Amino acid sequence: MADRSSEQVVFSKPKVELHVHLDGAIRVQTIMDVAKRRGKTLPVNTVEEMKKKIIVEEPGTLTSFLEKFNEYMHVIAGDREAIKRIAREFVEDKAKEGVIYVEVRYSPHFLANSGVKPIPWNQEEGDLSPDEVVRLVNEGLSEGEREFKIKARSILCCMRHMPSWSKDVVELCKKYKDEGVVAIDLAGDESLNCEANPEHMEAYEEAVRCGIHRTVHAGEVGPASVVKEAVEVLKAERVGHGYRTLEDDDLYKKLLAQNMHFETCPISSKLTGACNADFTTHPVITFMKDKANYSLNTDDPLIFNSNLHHDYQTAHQHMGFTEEEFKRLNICSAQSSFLPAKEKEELLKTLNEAYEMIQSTAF
Ligand SMILES: O=c1[nH]cnc2c1ncn2[C@H]1C[C@H](O)[C@@H](CO)O1
Repeated sequence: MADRSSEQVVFSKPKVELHVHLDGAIRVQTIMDVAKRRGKTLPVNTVEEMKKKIIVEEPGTLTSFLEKFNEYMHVIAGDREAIKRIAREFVEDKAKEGVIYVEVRYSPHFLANSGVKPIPWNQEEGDLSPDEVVRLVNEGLSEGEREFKIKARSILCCMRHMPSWSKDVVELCKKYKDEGVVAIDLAGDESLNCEANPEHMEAYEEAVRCGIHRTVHAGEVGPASVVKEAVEVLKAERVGHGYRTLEDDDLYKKLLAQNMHFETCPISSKLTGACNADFTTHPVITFMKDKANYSLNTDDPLIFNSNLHHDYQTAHQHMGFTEEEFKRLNICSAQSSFLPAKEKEELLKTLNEAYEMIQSTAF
């Protein structure tokens, strides 16, 4: 299994990450510690053995990748201390990668054990609701922000196969709008369930009505029509992945003209089978050449045994990305972040200074 600790850093300047799942970015050691404390049985006893269970090493399918969450979510879900801990540790890990602003996403329902039907991961019913999950994640992220001096905001996920949760999700977005929650997302298995359910649509309509920002996983493994629906029906302001947009030339041209943001995740796209394993033919190369608005992201670094440096390194080594392009895409990411205008300006200023891109007004 690859050890990423000594990997070459091709872009050591401050970065912005917009697409990463909290429950796909947990430390294996934390899973082991929490399992021990809670007396939860795991099929293995060591970190190395657990990594072998969780990590995807060869390209597979989105469906088989999503099954990996079954290996460990029962350990973390329903436990207040664990949820706060994974959020704080997440911020620490991102700070170490040189990320100065991150939007992290998760499903509050997947981490709860009460007020959620069905109770996920075969848990016994407890007293931790999706609402309290959001509060705990907010606390963990805020602690991490203070300690590691970066900014972290969150996005709450609706799940494609669980439309009955979506109303709650938008209500939680509204309730915690001023406490770190910046947007709503629709995640899950696009390959099994392509068309948005009316309950997802209603949640997104409410998000529009209440000024909640919107992103949607679309065109990762599903066809370009899912992207079209995400943008036209769900009113997505950003597209999660979006690779298969390129299969519909008219749609792609339209989204380019609209400056639509694509949250791309190169390493993830290879291992979920979303894109060809040959990185030299990757859709993000087209985005780069067309000067599209996109970001580079890790998606689920735990399961892909990865980190943000690895995505940048891959883009540099196999896709011809330059330092200038890394700067440009991070500026695009900051511009497409879901921060309020003033905070966005501050983020852009920090990046411009770090990239020495200050415009001269001397004459
Ligand atoms: O790449 C992905 N595509 C679709 N759904 C995903 C991906 N990575 C994680 N998820 C799901 C599984 C998580 O439990 C959920 C919320 O973070 O989102």
